[in-house]
Amino acid sequence: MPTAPRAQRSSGVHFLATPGIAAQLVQSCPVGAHDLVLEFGAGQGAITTHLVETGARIVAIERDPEFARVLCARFAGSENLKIVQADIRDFSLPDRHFAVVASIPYALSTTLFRRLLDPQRTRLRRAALIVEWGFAKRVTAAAPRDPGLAWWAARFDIRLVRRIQAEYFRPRPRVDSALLTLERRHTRSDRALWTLLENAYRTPAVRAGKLAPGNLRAAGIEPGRPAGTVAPQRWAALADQLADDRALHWPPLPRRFR
Ligand SMILES: C[S@@+](CC[C@H](N)C(=O)[O-])C[C@H]1O[C@@H](n2cnc3c(N)ncnc32)[C@H](O)[C@@H]1O
Repeated sequence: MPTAPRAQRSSGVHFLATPGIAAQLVQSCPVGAHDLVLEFGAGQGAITTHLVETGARIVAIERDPEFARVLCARFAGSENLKIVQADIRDFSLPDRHFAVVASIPYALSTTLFRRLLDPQRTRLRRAALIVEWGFAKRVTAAAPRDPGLAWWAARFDIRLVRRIQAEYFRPRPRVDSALLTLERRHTRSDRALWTLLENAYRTPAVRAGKLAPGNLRAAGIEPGRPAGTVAPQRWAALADQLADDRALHWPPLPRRFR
C-alpha cells in the first residue's frame, strides 16, 4: 500500500490499506467499455487502479492538489482515465447515465447521497461504495426511519454487501465501514411515491385515505399498520399501481428533488 503523504493531516479521511478490498469494491459494480464511472475522492489511486482495468471510461475526482498530482503521474498512460482536481460537493454531474465507485469521506456521505439519489431525474444507474458502518445500517434498514431515507430505498435497491473492519484502513478509523451496492429501480410515478411516503410518515398508522384498502393490500401494505414499519419497496409498488389512475392528483415534487 502506498504511503499517504497527507493522511495524518486529513482528519476523517482513511485510505484503503488492503488491495483485496478495493478489488472487491470494483467487482461489486459490473461495468464495461461503454460505461462512465465516477470515482469520488481517488486519494492515491487504490481503487482507481482496479477501475482502469475494467475498460470503462473513468473520471477520478480528488480535491487535494498533491494527490491529484500523484494520480496524474501514476496513471499517465491510462487513456480511459481522466483525473479532475475538484470538490465532489459541487462537481458537475454528467448528463448521461453513470456509475459511482468510491470510498467516500465519512463526513460527506449524506451530502453525496442527496446529490446522487434525491433528484427525480438522477442519471446515477449503479454504485459500489465504502461508507461508515452506521450510515450503511441506516440506509439499508428494512423500515427506514424517515421519508427521505425511504425515498432513496424505494428508488434504489441498496444492499449491504459486507462489513469492512477498521484495520483495513490507514490511518485506522474509530469505526468499521461497509461495502454498499446501489442499483436504480424503475419507478413509474415519483410524484405519487413521494406523496405516499410523506403522508405515511406523518401519520402514526397506515390509512387508506382516498385509496381503496384493496389498493394497499395489493401492494402488501396492511391498513392500520404503523406507517414506519412498511418496507419502502411496498410504497413504490403502490405508487406504480396508482400511476395511471386519472382520478388521483399528485402534487409536484419538492424543489430539492427536481
Ligand atoms: C476515504 S479517502 C479514499 C481515498 C482512496 N480512494 C482510498 O480508498 O484509499 C477520501 C479521499 O477523498 C478526498 N476528499 C475529501 N474531501 C473531498 C472533496 N470534498 N472533494 C474531493 N475529494 C475529497 C480526500 O483527499 C481523500 O483522498
